[in-house]
Amino acid sequence: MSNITVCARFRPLSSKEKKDSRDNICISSLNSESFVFKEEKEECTFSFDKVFYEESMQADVYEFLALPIVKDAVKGVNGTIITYGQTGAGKTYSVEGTSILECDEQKKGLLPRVVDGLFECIKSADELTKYTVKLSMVEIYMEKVRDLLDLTKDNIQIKENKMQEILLSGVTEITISNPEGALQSLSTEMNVGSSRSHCVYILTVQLESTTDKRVKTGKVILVDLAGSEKVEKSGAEGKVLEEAKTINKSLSALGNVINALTCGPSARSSHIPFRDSKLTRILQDALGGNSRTVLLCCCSPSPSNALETLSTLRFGTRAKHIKASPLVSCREDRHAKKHGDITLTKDESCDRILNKLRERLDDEDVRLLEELFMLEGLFFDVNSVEDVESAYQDVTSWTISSLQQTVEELIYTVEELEDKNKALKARLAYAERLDAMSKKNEDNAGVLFKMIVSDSAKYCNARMIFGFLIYGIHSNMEKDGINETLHGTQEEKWSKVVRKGNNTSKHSQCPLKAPNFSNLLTILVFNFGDSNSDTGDLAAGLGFLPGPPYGRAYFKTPTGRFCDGRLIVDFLRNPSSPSIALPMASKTCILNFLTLLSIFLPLTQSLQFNFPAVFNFGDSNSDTGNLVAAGIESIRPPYGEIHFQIPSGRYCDGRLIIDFLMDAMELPFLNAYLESVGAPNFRKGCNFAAAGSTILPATATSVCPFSFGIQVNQFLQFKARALELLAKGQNDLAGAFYSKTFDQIVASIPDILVEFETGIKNVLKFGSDPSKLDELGCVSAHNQAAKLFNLQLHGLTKKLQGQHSDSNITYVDIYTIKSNLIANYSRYGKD
Ligand SMILES: Nc1ncnc2c1ncn2[C@@H]1O[C@H](COP(=O)(O)OP(=O)(O)OP(=O)(O)O)[C@@H](O)[C@H]1O
Repeated sequence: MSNITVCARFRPLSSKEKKDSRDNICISSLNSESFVFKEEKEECTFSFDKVFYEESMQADVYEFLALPIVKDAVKGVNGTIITYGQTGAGKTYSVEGTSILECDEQKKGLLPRVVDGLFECIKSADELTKYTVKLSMVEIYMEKVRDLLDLTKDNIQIKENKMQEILLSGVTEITISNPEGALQSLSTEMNVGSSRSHCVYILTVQLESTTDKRVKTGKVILVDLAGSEKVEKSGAEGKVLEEAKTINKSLSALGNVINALTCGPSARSSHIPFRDSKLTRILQDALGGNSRTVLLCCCSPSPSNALETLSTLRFGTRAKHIKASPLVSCREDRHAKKHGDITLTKDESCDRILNKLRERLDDEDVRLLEELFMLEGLFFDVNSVEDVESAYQDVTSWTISSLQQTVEELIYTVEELEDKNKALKARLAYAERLDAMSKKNEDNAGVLFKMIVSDSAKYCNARMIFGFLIYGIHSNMEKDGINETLHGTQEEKWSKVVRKGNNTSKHSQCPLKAPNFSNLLTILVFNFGDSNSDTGDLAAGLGFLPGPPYGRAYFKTPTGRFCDGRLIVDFLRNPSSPSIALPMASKTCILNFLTLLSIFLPLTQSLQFNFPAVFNFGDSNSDTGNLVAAGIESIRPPYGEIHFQIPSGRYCDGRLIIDFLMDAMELPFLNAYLESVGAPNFRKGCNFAAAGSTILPATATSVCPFSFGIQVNQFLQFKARALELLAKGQNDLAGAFYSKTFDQIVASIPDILVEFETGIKNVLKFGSDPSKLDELGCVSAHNQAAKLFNLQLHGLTKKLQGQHSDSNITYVDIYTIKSNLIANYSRYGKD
């Protein structure tokens, strides 16, 4: 008994992975057998028979894991090499190289090397043996075994002979007399094989002794498994989805077989589910003990594939415990049998007759005869009935597992239907509420708007709601012109807007008679951020006010900022004339101001402040009034009273970073996009940031419906309208350009935010648990997530800057600045 040999192979990082992870990898080598796998939270050490790192050569892999098998094959011992791993992990590269036929010597894969090796061994073998090398190639595609050397044989049956060896009934075997011939035949597979199938290459070496006519066979089977696929990650659908599901199912069956084989002697004696898939049935010899077996676990070293790599490595570790016992495969040839004293059983006789017939008749005749024999009860299809007990076991376990699967699917379907039902009911209730309101001619726009926004995430997408708001605004503008300034509370403003916009038929006839946007054509600055520069959006939009003393010290009134005084952005007002900010600052703020000023001075001085207009996206860090303008909640005094004289819509008592930046650029403060109802001036830019917004689309639990994607859409709509006014027809090209760019940005962000989300959840969960806090009393996990986020955000900004040399993208690590403030507060004038 010997263990299965398990090796791990890490391919080099692909160029995309290199860019994404900035050359980071998730493993560090200990030696040629062990390495440390580093995952975000834990590190674990893996040991295999051999580890091939990124720089390893194809020849090293062949010599370690295939050469011993090749040497054994010419002695009549079977050997199997299986490559396992996620899609793109390097399985095909290991088996075939870059191409079977046209491949430089260094990159040649295991298969061509095995062919060469077999002929080398035969050349140097003794002369008393006659060797014949045969080649078969099949693929398992959608649970059918297809003969790659004869595509008409698309459902090859798997059988077992009396030596309990697995046979592929009727598979084409071509005899090859030299390596070149073998490679020529192998290369045909490249044209016909499906990329989503398991490929099985079988090289059979028949050894016939010239003295006693004894015949032995040794097989080398190479299995290039199809890669497992995360369907959610790849977004597969239709036929591709079916293929992926079938692949995953057969790989699960392989996992189950390995589990059953490694569960200790008692479990081993019970059922091993080889028959659950064609793959496991074909590998029955290799895994069950009739073969010397090597498993090559192919992995990507990229942190972005860490989970898949971990699962591959765990699979390999599990497989390591399988015991295999290779047997010399030996049978008497027919001459020997004629003269020998072995009595053949009925089945063996049938086999013998069929083999004879196979030589004389064509395949179809043999198949018909087989069918006839089976009908007559003369011949048993070993694939379906081996013995009553195991057949019964198989049927029972298959029935149980398929019933379990059906139950799971049913539960899932019920859950899905329940969710859909809930959503439909809610939608219906929502429609009824709207209907009731219109019937009663209830024109309370404040109530209506509140309802739409608060229900938005559940019933409609935010864009629809936004469309509604714009519609109201447009209609209003058409009727009254944009110069009308609506007075009163936010609720009253929206009331007017919605009332005027109630007739939807007007929409198409009411192009925006908008303010003069002539200065908006060149868009040079985009800002992204969060509560670090929110001047009031969250409070405005979501109806919760940070309690006193937020903002009192400096502005004497809450401004919507999440800060007692001003935010960093507030201090960026104008580095050359600090006196503008100083008179308003309290003693503490003055100290903060001076410190922060010195931090930002180089940054601000190096900026070229000649931007004609600024467009800002983000959340409460830079929201200058969008959520307030959305009318969900008005911010009560004293937010912003000191500086703005009225609540400014910012979550800050004073100004935000974005305000100071605007000041530094000698531009007016940015007006909130949704504030357009009050005829604000958009000539110098527009602010789309909304407090509480997320980069991922809003969900039922989101605080703010205006996620990043929506903000970008708002911007596109805004720009298209402005361009429409200036030069009809120009906006298509420009609009498409911006849309594409931001889609790409959005597509690259969700992965980063997974980290951040984990951090947030941890804060909510562990915020009060002292063991989860660091020495400063901050939640460690949250801070770790923030650092990770910033690190990757930094990478992303660098990447974007590289791709857009005509833009200036500035990354500010506010976390480090703030944590320094907290850690060293006494240095900054706090007791
Ligand atoms: N060791 C290696 N050295 C250099 N390039 C490699 C190596 N391993 C894989 N590659 C390259 O990585 C890419 C993906 O490899 P490959 O096609 O072998 O993956 P796979 O695991 O077979 O994927 P699938 O399951 O989708 O067939 C290919 O471009 C291949 O050339």
